[in-house]
Amino acid sequence: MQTATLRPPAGEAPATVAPLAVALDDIAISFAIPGRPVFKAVAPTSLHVKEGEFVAIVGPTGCGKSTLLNATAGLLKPAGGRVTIFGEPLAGLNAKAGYLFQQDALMPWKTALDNVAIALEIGGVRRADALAQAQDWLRRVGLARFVDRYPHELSGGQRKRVGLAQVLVRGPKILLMDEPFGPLDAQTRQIMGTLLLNLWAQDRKAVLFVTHDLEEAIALSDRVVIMSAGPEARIIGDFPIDLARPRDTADIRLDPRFHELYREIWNQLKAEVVKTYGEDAP
Ligand SMILES: Nc1ncnc2c1ncn2[C@@H]1O[C@H](COP(=O)(O)OP(=O)(O)OP(=O)(O)O)[C@@H](O)[C@H]1O
Repeated sequence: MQTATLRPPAGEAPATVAPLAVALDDIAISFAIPGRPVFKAVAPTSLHVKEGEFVAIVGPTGCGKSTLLNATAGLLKPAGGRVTIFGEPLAGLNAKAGYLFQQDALMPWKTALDNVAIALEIGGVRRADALAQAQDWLRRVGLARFVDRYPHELSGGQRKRVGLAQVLVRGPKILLMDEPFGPLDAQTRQIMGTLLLNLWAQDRKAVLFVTHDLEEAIALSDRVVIMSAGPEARIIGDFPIDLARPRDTADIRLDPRFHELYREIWNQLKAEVVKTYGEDAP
């Protein structure tokens, strides 16, 4: 594993710098479409995420946000560039990452408890241990009283909580989230955002969070990166979010600094969104 060392001040031992959780370097991603020229979705672009850092990716629809996440998960092999995870080149699936999608991935014939436990059992954990850990995670996401419910007996927000427990129970060091709260109403999204931040504060994972919602991105993140309109999309903006933590994702939207950040980032994002919809877009 490669680690960097910083030159220390005279008389001090060199400090070892932890490897980045995720390093995408000059990543290019293309899709072969039968009978058509190769579609170059993502142009060579780079993104670095430190251990414990929360980074949101925003950009116009179809620009390549999910594609970048899929490359980080090892579900897609880039046509060019390097994906490095905690200092090691990624080969195959990213075993250090947990992936939460917009759509529920719950099995309708299993209870909430079994849906979470199965995530461990398929990895070889004994059923009794898996159930105990699943129970604990369902409590941590606020579902202690709902462990015996089937997915159709839960609300959309509750199903999301089960999905979160299902991913977190496996202890990933990296969390990849693709519009995870997309289908939920605005209030439930904010509640889920605050829950996510509370869990993250207890055990800071590197998070890559894709969203269309710039307010959500600012409320949650340490950094918001912007992708340009595709094809050949790339990262064109990287904004540090200097809002204090802990944050309540509803209250933080009232902070004057939140509004300044929103204006600054939207100025750049708007130009890309307009490109996607054409010059006549409202
Ligand atoms: N398997 C595929 N084959 C061909 N083209 C693809 C494939 N997957 C994605 N694309 C194209 O790559 C581009 C990026 O897609 P992607 O899903 O990453 O965008 P996105 O930014 O996540 O979009 P949205 O915000 O609408 O979810 C799009 O133009 C899409 O049509």
